[in-house]
Amino acid sequence: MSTIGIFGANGRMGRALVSVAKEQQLSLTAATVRSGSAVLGLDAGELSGCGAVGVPIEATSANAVAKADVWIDFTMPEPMLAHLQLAVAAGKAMVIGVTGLTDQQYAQIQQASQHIAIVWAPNMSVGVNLMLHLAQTAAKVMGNTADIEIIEAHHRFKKDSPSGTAMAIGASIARSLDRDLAEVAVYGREGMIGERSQQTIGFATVRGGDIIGDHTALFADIGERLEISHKASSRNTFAQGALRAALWLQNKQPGLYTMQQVLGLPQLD
Ligand SMILES: NC(=O)C1=CN([C@@H]2O[C@H](COP(=O)(O)OP(=O)(O)OC[C@H]3O[C@@H](n4cnc5c(N)ncnc54)[C@H](OP(=O)(O)O)[C@@H]3O)[C@@H](O)[C@H]2O)C=CC1
Ligand SMILES: O=C(O)C1=N[C@H](C(=O)O)C[C@H](O)C1
Repeated sequence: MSTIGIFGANGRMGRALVSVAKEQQLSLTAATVRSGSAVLGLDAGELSGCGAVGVPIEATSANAVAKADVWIDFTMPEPMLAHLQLAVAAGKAMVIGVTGLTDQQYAQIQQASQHIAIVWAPNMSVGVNLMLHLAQTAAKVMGNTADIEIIEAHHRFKKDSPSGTAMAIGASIARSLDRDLAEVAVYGREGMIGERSQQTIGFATVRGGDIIGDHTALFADIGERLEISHKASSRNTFAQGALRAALWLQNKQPGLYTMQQVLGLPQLD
């Protein structure tokens, strides 16, 4: 079984990953945070609230990266790219869940995947990855007459908007309808904006409290509407998906893999 390392072990997702790795008796061998962090030296399990796991929190470094076969990153775009360089230099596989990437940052992941095996996905849950298929089916059946809106809600601490998942839902739908998302996306509305164009795909963002992550794809026609909704009730769901991806990566050739592949779902259109 691959040994697992976690970058950003003190984040909301970092702590969930440590806790689920312990619950699943996986081989967690390293957990890192930025240098100077107040949590350096603590046991990663004590920090995450699940009890000791025997892995001390250390500063991210080439030396630390050598301690695990596959690394999981749910930090932020810039630190993630620095971690990616360390993983490439050490020949370690990576699971990346970071969202809010620019096209250029995503291109750096693609480039790194020529050297190491990487799973990147904006949402590691089974339900959302199934939802991407359901949304494509709905788009093919209803998308030429219904108005399509994607609504997402997250906790007050989230930094990027719309969520990476909302963008992935929008991109999947647009691909099914042969539309260019960059041309048809509408991000929020205000003022005398006129009637809605049917070709557009709207995005609405809600931020508040401790909402873990809700997504709805709405297909609104005259006389009926279809809503496909997913609601995450625990971050452990995302952590379970990421750990499943980490184990799946064992012995994989360099390349950029998707959660559809990890979960054995058909590839999206
Ligand atoms: N793909 C998926 O299924 C999911 C993706 N996400 C995504 O994961 C990411 C993290 O989310 P979440 O856990 O809620 O965020 P948090 O803010 O809780 O965690 C982010 C972590 O990144 C670390 N970090 C930030 N800046 C730096 C830096 N410059 N150098 C080193 N470390 C840094 C923070 O360290 P410190 O503690 O020292 O501040 C923190 O531990 C987001 O992009 C989010 O959208 C979230 C859930 C599911
Ligand atoms: O920041 C979060 O919390 C989440 N981010 C991901 C996203 O941007 O889609 C996934 C999940 O909804 C939680």
